[in-house]
Amino acid sequence: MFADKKNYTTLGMLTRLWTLTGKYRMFIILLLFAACVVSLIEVGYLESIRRLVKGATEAQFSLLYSGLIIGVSIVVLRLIVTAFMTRVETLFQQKTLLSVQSLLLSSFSNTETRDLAHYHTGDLTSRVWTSAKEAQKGINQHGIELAKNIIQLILAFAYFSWVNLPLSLAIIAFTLIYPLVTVGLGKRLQRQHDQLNASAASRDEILTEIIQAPVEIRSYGLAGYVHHQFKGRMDQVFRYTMSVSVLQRLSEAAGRVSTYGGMILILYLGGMQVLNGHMDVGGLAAFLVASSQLTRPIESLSGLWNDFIGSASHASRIFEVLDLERKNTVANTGTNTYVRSDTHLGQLEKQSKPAGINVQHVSYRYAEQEEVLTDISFEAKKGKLTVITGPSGCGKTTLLKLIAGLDTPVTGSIQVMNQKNSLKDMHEVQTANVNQVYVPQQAFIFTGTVEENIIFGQEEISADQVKVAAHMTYAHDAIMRQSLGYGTELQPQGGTMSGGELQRISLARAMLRNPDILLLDEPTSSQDPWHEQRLNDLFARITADEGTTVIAVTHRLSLIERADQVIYIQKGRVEDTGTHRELLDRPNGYRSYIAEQDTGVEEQHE
Ligand SMILES: Nc1ncnc2c1ncn2[C@@H]1O[C@H](COP(=O)(O)OP(=O)(O)OP(=O)(O)O)[C@@H](O)[C@H]1O
Repeated sequence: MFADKKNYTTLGMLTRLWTLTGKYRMFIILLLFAACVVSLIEVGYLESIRRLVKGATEAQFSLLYSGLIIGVSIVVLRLIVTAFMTRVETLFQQKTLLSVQSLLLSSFSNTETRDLAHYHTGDLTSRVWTSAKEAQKGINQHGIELAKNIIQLILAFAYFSWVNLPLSLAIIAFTLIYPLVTVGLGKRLQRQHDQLNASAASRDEILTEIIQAPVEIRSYGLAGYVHHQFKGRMDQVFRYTMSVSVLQRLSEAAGRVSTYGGMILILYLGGMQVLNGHMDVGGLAAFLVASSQLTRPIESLSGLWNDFIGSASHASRIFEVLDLERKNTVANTGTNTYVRSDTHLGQLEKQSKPAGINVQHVSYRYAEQEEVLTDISFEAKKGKLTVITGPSGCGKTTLLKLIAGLDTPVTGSIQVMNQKNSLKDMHEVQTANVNQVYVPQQAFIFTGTVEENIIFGQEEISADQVKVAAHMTYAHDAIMRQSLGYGTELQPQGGTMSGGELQRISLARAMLRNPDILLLDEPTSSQDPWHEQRLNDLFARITADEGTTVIAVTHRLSLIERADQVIYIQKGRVEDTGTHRELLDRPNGYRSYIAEQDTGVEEQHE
């Protein structure tokens, strides 16, 4: 199920984030260097203020002029350095963000489907987008800000100590009250941040559903209902946003108290020094005006803590997903020895095709639930059509996904056999360049043209090859009926093509890859009888002529009858194995299962 949520501290979280994007340390060095320059400039700014105020109060024109020249130079320098820093910061932000997002995306593709199935698309999207961005800010924005403030504080303290050490110590001691107050609010703030992120994810979930199902919403008259649901989630987000804002404002207010309190303290202590003749009025005025350069870094250091807490909360959402992948590499004892490749059409020699698949004592369960597959064993021979059938919910799709390597068996093994039809040479098996394709029941269509959907990321594929594949699966005519033929744009919901047509497009995508092993989940479920028979012919042809090993999950009698071997599953166990004819003659419940399929078909036709 979900990855165990590790109890990282805020700093632990940020450290882990830092190690993820460590290859961009060069940017950090540049930014730290720029932060040092900015801090030095700030000291020049202090000196400019001191000269201007002292010059004015003591009527010293030379001080006024020099203060002005220093001030103008500082402003120009500051502009240049700020422009440089902004560029480097933006670049750094982009690079590290992309790096974390790529990690997350690769984690999605390496995480077993059962684990990802617990997450909503909207939630995962917000983790890749919002959380990755906000978490990254912890390092490349707040982290830099932290370093900048520390350097600034050290330099400002050195400068003020030179001007007036006792007053500087007093003001620092007073300002330190602020972080002590705000750190107390930190834990509460972190909890509120976590809840805010969770409620924002739940809002994104419903938003995705509303956008994905406009037809269903209209046809069921659900506009009011979904609006109500959406509003409910928005209200929840609003409540947590409010709590977070209030807590943040509270700590900011504490900062303001310390600023004003600090000024009063300076005026009081400084006034005493003036009366005792240790300081002149001009010096005190200058100290007061410039003192914010000392107190501001301390305040913003504590404010930064709140920002770190926010980033850490987002970082935990990222790590939760990244840990799913890591968890999977250690959780299962079962094995699956496919090595998949991006082999192109025609590149594979026929004789290199693996000899088949051996499923041995496979058991599987989803998370803590009961076993859905128990001790499944069978062999799918090379160049043969194996059909897996059985009542709804018996575990057919689960088994096919295990064979496809999308999940790993809890126990048992699934192995590709080598040419000698033997499993002895495991090294040979494991390094075999197996070209295997899994076609899910629901055609996956992405935004792009029909041609792009068939090519599906392969390189160096010609338009003719795409057409050959579409002809093979009887998708060509339907494609040509579209306004732009193969150039017609499709959407994830399909656009203007029917469910059956999209299914044939997704099968054409598989054919284009000329697979050694073809795994099909209900490949004809959306087809009319004519297309169903043509596709059945195709599956039989590619097994006999091309030597492709086909394993299909189906309830359709027309495909079951053509199978070289039928694996009949009941309640997660192999009840019997043989040809359709053989199974019908045995006392295994298969005959009544098939009779029910027939009745179902007849009822549908009535
Ligand atoms: N992601 C999941 N998490 C938990 N349980 C699941 C998950 N997917 C499937 N199951 C359960 O596993 C069992 C087998 O499901 P599976 O989809 O493999 O059955 P099936 O034989 O393919 O069914 P059908 O013919 O209806 O498609 C079912 O009881 C189902 O509820």
